[in-house]
Amino acid sequence: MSESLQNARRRIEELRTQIAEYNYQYYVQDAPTVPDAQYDRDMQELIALEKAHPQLQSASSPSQKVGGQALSAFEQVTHEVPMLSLDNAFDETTLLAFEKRVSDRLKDTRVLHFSCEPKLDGLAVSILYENGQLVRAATRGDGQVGENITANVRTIANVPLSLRGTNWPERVEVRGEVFMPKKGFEKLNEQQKQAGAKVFANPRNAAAGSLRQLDSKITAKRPLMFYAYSLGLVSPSDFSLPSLHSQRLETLAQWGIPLCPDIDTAKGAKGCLDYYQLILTKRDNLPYDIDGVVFKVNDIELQQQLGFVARAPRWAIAQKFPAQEEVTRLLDVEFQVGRTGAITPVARLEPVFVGGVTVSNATLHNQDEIERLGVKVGDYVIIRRAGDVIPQVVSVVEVKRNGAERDIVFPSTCPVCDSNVEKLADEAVARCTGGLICAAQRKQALKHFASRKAFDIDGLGDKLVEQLVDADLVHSPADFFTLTVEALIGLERMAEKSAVKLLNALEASKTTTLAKFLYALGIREVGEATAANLAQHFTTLNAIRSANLEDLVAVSDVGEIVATHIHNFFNEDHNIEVIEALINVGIHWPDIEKKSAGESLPLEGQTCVITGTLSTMGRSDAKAKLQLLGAKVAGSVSKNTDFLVAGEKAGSKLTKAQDLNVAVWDEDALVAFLAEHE
Ligand SMILES: NC(=O)c1ccc[n+]([C@@H]2O[C@H](COP(=O)([O-])OP(=O)(O)OC[C@H]3O[C@@H](n4cnc5c(N)ncnc54)[C@H](O)[C@@H]3O)[C@@H](O)[C@H]2O)c1
Ligand SMILES: [Zn+2]
Repeated sequence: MSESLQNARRRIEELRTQIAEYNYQYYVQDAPTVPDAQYDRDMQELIALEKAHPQLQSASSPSQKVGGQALSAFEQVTHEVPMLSLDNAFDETTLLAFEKRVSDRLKDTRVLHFSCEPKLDGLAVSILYENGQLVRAATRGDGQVGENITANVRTIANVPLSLRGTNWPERVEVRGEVFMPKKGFEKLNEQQKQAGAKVFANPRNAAAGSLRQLDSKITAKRPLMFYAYSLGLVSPSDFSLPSLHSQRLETLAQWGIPLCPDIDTAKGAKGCLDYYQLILTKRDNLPYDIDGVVFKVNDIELQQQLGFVARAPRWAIAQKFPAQEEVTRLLDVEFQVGRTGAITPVARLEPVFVGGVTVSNATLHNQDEIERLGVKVGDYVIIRRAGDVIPQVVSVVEVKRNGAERDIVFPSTCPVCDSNVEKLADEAVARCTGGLICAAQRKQALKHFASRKAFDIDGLGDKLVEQLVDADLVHSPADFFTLTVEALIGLERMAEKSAVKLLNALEASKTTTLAKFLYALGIREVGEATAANLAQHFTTLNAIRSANLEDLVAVSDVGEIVATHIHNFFNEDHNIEVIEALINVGIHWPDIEKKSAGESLPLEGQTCVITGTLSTMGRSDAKAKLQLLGAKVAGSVSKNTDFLVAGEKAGSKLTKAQDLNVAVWDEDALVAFLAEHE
């Protein structure tokens, strides 16, 4: 045996063993270990080697068989008409070669007509109807013997249990794909995550795992759907059916069988390529996952002349889309700090072509996700990039581990500003507590500081804040107050007049209130109302700074989480420096008179609802002001509502309030009440 033949034999053996293992994981365990793209490459390599060395061909090679195997846990079903697989095309040339092969074999030069169908990514199912009633459903299995999954298929909402009309064969087998629509898949995974149960890698897996359940009650809860794409057994065999495949699909539709709405017909390989392009552009917006399109010679008589090879019909081909999942190596993990301080682990990858682009980063979301995936630095991972969605790490290829992989360590301090990282027990996201001093959060924090409900600095909008930060003029809020006319007029579109105006506005804003000051600091989850409650409760900044958690939760509206945020904020030296710098540039506020214990707020114990558009203030303003006066602000009107504030264009809430005889305040009444109690 020549050396090259020996090498080919060795490689063929290797590939056959490998593919058999992939098949087992994919078809039997419903848990693939490699992306389809890797599987397809190995399979194509095997096919090419076997073609080049015909003496090494074997009927037991995975290239000659329909993958899959019936689980013994299910009753077995022998298919009267075998359920085959499809040949694959990965490019235009292969598709043109397919057309030529078909024409040559038919010895017919006329243009061929094709049925064009999205290749749904689920699993093939055969459903048998006898006298119009669903009597049996089976998986494809190895093509000859499948699994009896009747009870499970009966739970799929769009599978009819009986056929419509009366004009159907006595026994007829409908074949099609059971799949899980994208939305349902996302929802299911969300539920699984929450329940701490297994998360499915992709919709195909979820569909297979859901359908091959021994308990059909579980299947019933899964959002599965079925679309038919062909007929299997028809008995009596002389039952009159249309002569074109596309018309037969129409017949199925008349019997009440669901079809994929994106099926079409085309003339010649050229028409097929147009269809391919069309579906490719629609792919991301389709409600179901597809991995390509299928072209079938439309004339049934021609199909019969063409016949089959071992594992697939000669009259059909699946043209695959570019893979959305690929395998690559995770080289490192970096931690990015977002505008709000959220710390996101980002996987640095060995660049890989997936979803039509070269990907070298993928998000790992948060620590929980890293733990769920069990991923380590150095691992081979499956990356998914579908549409414009940020690339995701789907799973780890554990069989490729060599022991040199390292655990991913989450930083305890911010990689940008070195402040402590805060992660609350019931939150997935870890955050930098650096707030005002963290460069990553600076722009956001400064915009918030200058905003209307905070320091309310006239002329200091978001754009200008960005300019000031980019020009290195402002790093922390106190820097606003040391700006000079000279520095400002160096900025684009800033004339002396507006610079002077801005400095005046800054000067005026130095007189503020403790509530506004607290709000401006941008402490997490401390909104206007909470800031006001804190000010009212503690009356001085020092008292708030030295408050412990217990003191803080005593404030109305402050729960444990908010208390923790406040406490952590004031425990950060950087933040104290920011506060002191502000006081040093002259920020001040009037003392607060503490309400005596007996004195109650004017709206204490009252519940109100706000609806419609207010012209003098926003709804959130009104809400905060009413809360400060002691009112509870609810979202809907009920018999417990004391009064409704109704602005312009108030709708159903107003009607309901009137029905329930609830007092209604118009905007004037609200403004008057607020003025009276200022
Ligand atoms: N990742 C892995 O480990 C792994 C392992 C095995 C198989 N696979 C994937 O599965 C493929 C092989 O599986 P296969 O044998 O089921 O072949 P296939 O998926 O390439 O094609 C045949 C199947 O297509 C489906 N199909 C969808 N729409 C159809 C339509 N309109 N008309 C006809 N059939 C339609 C049917 O289920 C049919 O059985 C591989 O190419 C690979 O992508 C992956
Ligand atoms: Zn930081």
